[in-house]
Amino acid sequence: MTQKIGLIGYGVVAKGFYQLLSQSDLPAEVARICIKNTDKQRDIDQGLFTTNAQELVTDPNIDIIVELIDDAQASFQIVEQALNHGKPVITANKKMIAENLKQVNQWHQMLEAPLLYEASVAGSIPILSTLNQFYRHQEVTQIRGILNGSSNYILSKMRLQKLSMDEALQLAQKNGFAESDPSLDISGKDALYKLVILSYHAFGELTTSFDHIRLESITNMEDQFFDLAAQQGMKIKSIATATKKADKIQLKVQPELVNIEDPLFNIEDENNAIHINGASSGPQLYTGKGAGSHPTGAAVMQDLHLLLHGFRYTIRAPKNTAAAPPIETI
Ligand SMILES: NC(=O)C1=CN([C@@H]2O[C@H](COP(=O)(O)OP(=O)(O)OC[C@H]3O[C@@H](n4cnc5c(N)ncnc54)[C@H](OP(=O)(O)O)[C@@H]3O)[C@@H](O)[C@H]2O)C=CC1
Ligand SMILES: N[C@@H](CC=O)C(=O)O
Repeated sequence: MTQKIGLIGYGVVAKGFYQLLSQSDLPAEVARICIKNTDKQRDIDQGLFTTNAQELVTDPNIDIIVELIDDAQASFQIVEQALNHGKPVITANKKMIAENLKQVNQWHQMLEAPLLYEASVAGSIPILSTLNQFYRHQEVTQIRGILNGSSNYILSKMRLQKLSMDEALQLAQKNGFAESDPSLDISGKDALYKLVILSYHAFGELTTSFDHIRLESITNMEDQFFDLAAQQGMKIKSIATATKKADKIQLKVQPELVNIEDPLFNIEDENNAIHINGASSGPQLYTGKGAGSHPTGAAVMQDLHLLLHGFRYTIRAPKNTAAAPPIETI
């Protein structure tokens, strides 16, 4: 039977998902869409839209909620209500997931309705399902990657086309890569949210405070830095790293100099990459578009496919079940 979807949001990612679903043979269709602003022109049937998320969450005819909005607080409320109503939920909201990891972990443990969020980390790269399936039976010792498409795009444009940071950011916004609050991209906070989610899935780490994690923005990049790096055969990249050392997980996000031997050296523009060290498989590199309408919509499509096939995340036993101490910095 065709599953009815309540879609929350109709922005960059939601439109990408809507278009991909319309072209697919998945037995699912969007029945209603909740948005915020009634004065915006929409490119599809106006009759689908409402501004009342409750209508979708409580509607017995809606089977699945796909939440793709840019407001983490509203996202939390909608996701919680939908799960409590027994509706499976797909979301892309990394801020909401990372800032509420303890609650998310309880949802995974206690609720019948599954919650999937592949699109929240590294756009089109199916990394969470890979961690949950391929890496399920081996220890992961390190994850190192480029997790923010906008900042990588900005660094590429500044280095290759000599654009200013503002010019490059405007292009990232025009392409739908940047967050509504782009300071999240520039500061490294968006990459940190993704690293926290990866760390939860790779190590069972329940990060509840970000205070002591090393976080450095790309704000202070100047032309001469790129030139100096190039003279040494290096590039500057914003790198997120989670390392397991003696059962402690160390997290950091910072601009780093990388050389040609580094697997992240050639990752340009809005592409992301995740380099994983698995105890059995050895190192592996996953790359692909980290932002944008259809690439991210494709990750939402994968979640929908997995949901329809009964998939849910299996989280490694979290080490920190009570109020977790801040993660140690490097
Ligand atoms: N852009 C990207 O490449 C990626 C984005 N994400 C994440 O996906 C989510 C959506 O991002 P994106 O599509 O870029 O955002 P956009 O700004 O393009 O769209 C946001 C949408 O959310 C709607 N909205 C905001 N608040 C509410 C609310 N309270 N109730 C109902 N609707 C609301 C807006 O409504 P209205 O149209 O009326 O303004 C709009 O349709 C974010 O969590 C983002 O971090 C994840 C991966 C990649
Ligand atoms: N703003 C984010 C969008 C995807 O998560 C990014 O640039 O990576």
